Amino acid sequence: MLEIQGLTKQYPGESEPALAGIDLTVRPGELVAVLGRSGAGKSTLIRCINRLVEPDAGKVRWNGRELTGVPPGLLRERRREIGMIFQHFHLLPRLTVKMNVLSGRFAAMPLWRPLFGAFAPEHRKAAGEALQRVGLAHLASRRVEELSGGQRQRVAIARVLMQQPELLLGDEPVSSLDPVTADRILGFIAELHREQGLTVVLNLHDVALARRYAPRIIGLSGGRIVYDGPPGELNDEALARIYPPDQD
Ligand SMILES: Nc1ncnc2c1ncn2[C@@H]1O[C@H](COP(=O)(O)OP(=O)(O)OP(=O)(O)O)[C@@H](O)[C@H]1O
Repeated sequence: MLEIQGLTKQYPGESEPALAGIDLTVRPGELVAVLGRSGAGKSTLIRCINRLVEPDAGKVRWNGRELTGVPPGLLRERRREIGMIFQHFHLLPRLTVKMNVLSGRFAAMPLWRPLFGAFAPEHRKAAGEALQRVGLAHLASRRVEELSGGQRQRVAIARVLMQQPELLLGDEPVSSLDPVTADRILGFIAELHREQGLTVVLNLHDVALARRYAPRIIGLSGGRIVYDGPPGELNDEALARIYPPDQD
């Protein structure tokens, strides 16, 4: 279970907080989409969960263990159950697909091993299986820079699978993909969520995609939750709260 209490973040030099006290509980096995206008605080929320962005105040707990306020060593250990995918994939483009996927195990092994390519046979086997799972086994030896955006995101998902996460965070994971590919990638994430009981929290720009794949939608505006419910209740009034018109 993901428990967020009073999460607050104001970036230096900004007049308004990016997060103005978020309280949110995500139950195990839920798939949640976070919607909101540009600047609503979606990325900040996702990134504060695993402290890629350091919140100013509030608590984040994953499976009963605190992520906020713990020292870096302990944070690294607790983050192992939390995978993350990004809009721009965060892969190593000059390395092969397989090396990128294997790098998903970096967190759990001594630093010298990946440096010397000394991956254990079971990790190589797991990488092969993860690539199979995302349908890219045939591209294992290709360099990532030779792949399309959709293929790159599938590599990033395979890398995250190596980590065997229980929670998957996605910071606009389909925003740089064309609509058809975005739909496929989200369908794929939803499948993993169903098959493996993965808890998923993604921020999305596309209301239709959120409606299609997320049984629970969180709407953010001005760093506050202004909607929390199923897609079926996301009516015009709720949408107007999530996407308020400009004041000028
Ligand atoms: N590194 C930063 N430094 C200063 N201000 C920031 C920084 N990152 C975000 N902000 C500000 O915090 C607020 C929330 O930004 P955030 O990126 O979380 O919103 P978002 O909903 O993810 O937007 P988008 O959909 O455009 O990515 C915005 O006002 C933004 O300008």
